[in-house]
Amino acid sequence: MLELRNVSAGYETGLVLRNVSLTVPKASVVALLGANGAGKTTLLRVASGQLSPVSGQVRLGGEDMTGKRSEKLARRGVCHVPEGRGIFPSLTVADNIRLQAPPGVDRRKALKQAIQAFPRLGERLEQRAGTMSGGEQQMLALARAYVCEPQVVLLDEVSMGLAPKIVDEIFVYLRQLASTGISLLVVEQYVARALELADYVYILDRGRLTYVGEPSEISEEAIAHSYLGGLAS
Ligand SMILES: Nc1ncnc2c1ncn2[C@@H]1O[C@H](COP(=O)(O)OP(=O)(O)OP(=O)(O)O)[C@@H](O)[C@H]1O
Repeated sequence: MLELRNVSAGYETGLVLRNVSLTVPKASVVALLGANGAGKTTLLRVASGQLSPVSGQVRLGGEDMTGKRSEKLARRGVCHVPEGRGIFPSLTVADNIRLQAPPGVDRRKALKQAIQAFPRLGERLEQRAGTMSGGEQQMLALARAYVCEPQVVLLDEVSMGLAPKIVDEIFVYLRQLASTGISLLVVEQYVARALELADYVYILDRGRLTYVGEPSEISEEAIAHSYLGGLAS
């Protein structure tokens, strides 16, 4: 349903992704792994329309969406939970949730959905988001995935910097989300957990895909090589 076809993309400093093709099928979880700087965040930015590729295509449900703005992709069901959470720390939890709801989605309903998914947020609606714990802030960021009524959610290192117990909780939410038939594209530093969740794995090494397959087929050597390869460069 979400497809990147032969995508090359980067910044004024140079190309980052080179001829990358990746598919997130309906109702599946895809894990995107790779060393720091491999281009994972850049790939998610292309997939959500924040960055236009230099060449190649972004397709959604078979339709060419290349160069379309992120708002348009969001309206079509692409929900991006960015690295660094993307929440507004000085606003209340309730206002953050209302802002997460894209145009056309009822804000009261959004609030209800978020609280249903994360009861802890319901207890803190009037608290400023920036004063919550890291785990609670991450839950607020993840609430976006419930509020936006997405078809596919792009998750950029959502367990970053959190205590193992909270990471466990976050993975329970991701599993729940996936079980509702929503597709996930997950960039994750916890490789073992990502592999447990995923139906398909892609490994990116310095902007090129070096592995595509199912988690059961991947060797630890292949993973280690891609990470060490990236670090050694
Ligand atoms: N806005 C930008 N302008 C210029 N270069 C950028 C920009 N964002 C990222 N880069 C560069 O693009 C390359 C890939 O970065 P990206 O953030 O996509 O990697 P990543 O795999 O997500 O890394 P990490 O795991 O460290 O988050 C890096 O060399 C980075 O410095």
